[in-house]
Amino acid sequence: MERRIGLLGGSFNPAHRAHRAMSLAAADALGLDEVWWLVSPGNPLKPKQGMAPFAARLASARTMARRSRIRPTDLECRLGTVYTVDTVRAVLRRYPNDRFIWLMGEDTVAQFHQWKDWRTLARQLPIAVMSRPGYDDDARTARAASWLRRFVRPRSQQSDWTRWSAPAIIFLRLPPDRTSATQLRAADPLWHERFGRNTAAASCVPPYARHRRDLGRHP
Ligand SMILES: Nc1ncnc2c1ncn2[C@@H]1O[C@H](COP(=O)(O)OP(=O)(O)OP(=O)(O)O)[C@@H](O)[C@H]1O
Ligand SMILES: O=C(O)c1ccc[n+]([C@@H]2O[C@H](COP(=O)([O-])O)[C@@H](O)[C@H]2O)c1
Repeated sequence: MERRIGLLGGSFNPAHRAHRAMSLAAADALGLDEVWWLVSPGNPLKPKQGMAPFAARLASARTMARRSRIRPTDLECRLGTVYTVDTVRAVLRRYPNDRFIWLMGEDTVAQFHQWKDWRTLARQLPIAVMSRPGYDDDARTARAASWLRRFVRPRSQQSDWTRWSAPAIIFLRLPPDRTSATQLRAADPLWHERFGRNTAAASCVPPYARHRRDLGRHP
């Protein structure tokens, strides 16, 4: 049976309650069966300094997603991808029977024009932008926004997204949550030492990528 799946990419450095709350609220709004958190091996636009080890970030995501429709995944490590356009291309190929929508917070829209082949990405699957307090102006004035604007769908159609042909973008209004990983790191700079220890999470280094074909129904 076709599943409706939201993809939320992130550094998750660490995962926090807003990731969970926004994912579940977006899942309700869009009628999603699952939300896959794609824990990034390394955001190409973020400095490596201050980025906790992949294993700790994945472990924090697993803890935060417990007992929910959210599936934290190391898919990008297994695929060997860091650019979203490449990840999405591979996901669509490997899961042809499911429907996918890209989720991102409003703050991310401001940088979207710097992503590799962002227009190609927008043509691959619909995009749902999750409101984030303090970032609505940034999203409105973002460089990518003027191109994306013509593809905006009204919120009254949000549950019909599987019928849209991409590019299509919807701005979801979700209960606001100001939590950020930056704020959490400032309060607890060594958080990853707790998560990094005693974890079975894989580290994102070769030869791990050798197992990339073995993805299964749940990544
Ligand atoms: N409070 C929030 N409200 C809405 N979206 C959010 C929120 N926090 C994170 N997101 C979204 O979740 C995705 C992953 O976010 P990320 O892991 O970078 O967390 P972050 O809190 O933004 O981290 P940092 O402060 O380190 O930049 C991004 O699309 C981001 O916009
Ligand atoms: O594809 C790109 O060029 C690209 C550039 C910057 C960020 N991204 C993706 O954006 C998502 C959010 O990243 P972050 O670090 O803001 O949580 C994550 O999946 C990154 O891989 C993707």
